[in-house]
Amino acid sequence: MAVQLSGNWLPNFPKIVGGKSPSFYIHESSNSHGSRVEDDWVDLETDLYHWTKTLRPVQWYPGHIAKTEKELKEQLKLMDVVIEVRDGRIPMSTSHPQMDAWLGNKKRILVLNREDMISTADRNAWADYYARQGTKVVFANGQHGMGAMKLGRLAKALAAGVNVKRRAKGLLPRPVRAGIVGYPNVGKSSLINRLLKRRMCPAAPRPGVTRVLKWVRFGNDLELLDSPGIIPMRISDQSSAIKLAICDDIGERSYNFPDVAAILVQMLTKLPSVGIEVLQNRYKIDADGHCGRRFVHKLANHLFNGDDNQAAFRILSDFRKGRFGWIALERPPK
Ligand SMILES: Nc1nc2c(ncn2[C@@H]2O[C@H](COP(=O)(O)OP(=O)(O)OP(=O)(O)O)[C@@H](O)[C@H]2O)c(=O)[nH]1
Repeated sequence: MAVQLSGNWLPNFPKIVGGKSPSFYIHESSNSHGSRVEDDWVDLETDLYHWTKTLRPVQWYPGHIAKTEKELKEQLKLMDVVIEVRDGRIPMSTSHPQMDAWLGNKKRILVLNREDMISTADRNAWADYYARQGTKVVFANGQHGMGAMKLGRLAKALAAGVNVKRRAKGLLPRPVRAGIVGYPNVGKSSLINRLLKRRMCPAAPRPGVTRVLKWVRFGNDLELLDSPGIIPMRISDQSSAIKLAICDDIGERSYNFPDVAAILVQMLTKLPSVGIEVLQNRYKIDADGHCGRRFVHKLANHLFNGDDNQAAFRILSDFRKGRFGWIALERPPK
């Protein structure tokens, strides 16, 4: 379906082609009384694919990441256990395609961080999914520290065999070494700082803050490696690239704010837990949200003297602050 744009005031926005009609989106099911209820989630992946394919590709690979990748591979030998941190709002898009190959059968803990930024339904869906796969997952909040102590305990428990072997050889025990890896800005350094209860690693609300690998000691029996965020040299899935941009997990120079905000508007419009009314009420404009670019431009005219960039920044920043509610942008594959 092509979204036709009309109105003299509109500049030449690209047509957003593809996707299903909005009316197909709400999955309905029957409750025990036979009445129809709305599911809380719709699958947006097909639409996202169509929406993003007309946009300029988003790529971000700053120089320090190649260096980090090389150093991480060297440090891997030293790690008894690897803690892979992902953004709980987009666990699939923050899963590095080469991670499995790098880690082989190394002991591994998966962390879905930013737990405070998703709904209980999102959390349950991911918890069930990983439970079905037999994957151990820890939900964490790097800002407030929830889950950090559990991570420390789990890492020590998983790698306990190291010191059993050392003792058997007559060697003294040594601290367990846990490497913390993951995409930029997912909260790796914050989790370490929370665990240590000290600001040992630089953490800030933008991707690419940690630039060097750094081992830090937690008590007598655990060492943690903080590492700069890694990301593939080429992001082949542009739906993922846009979600990384929406969630502020890649550098902002790599994307066009109005394009990314427009897609966010279209996604939010289709999610029953948000919907167009929430957007219209927040910004006091009456655009319908099925054409995100039109919505962004209308907001620009309404609040920012026609500046689309500022309007787009406002929408993205409102999403990141949870102004539309705390929601994940991905649910597990069925
Ligand atoms: N709301 C919320 N914010 C978080 C959470 N974890 C981290 N943050 C914030 O997210 C921002 C990024 O956190 P960092 O710890 O610097 O992320 P990083 O993965 O080390 O980032 P890089 O240096 O890019 O690799 C900081 O502003 C943190 O305060 C969380 O669970 N919830």
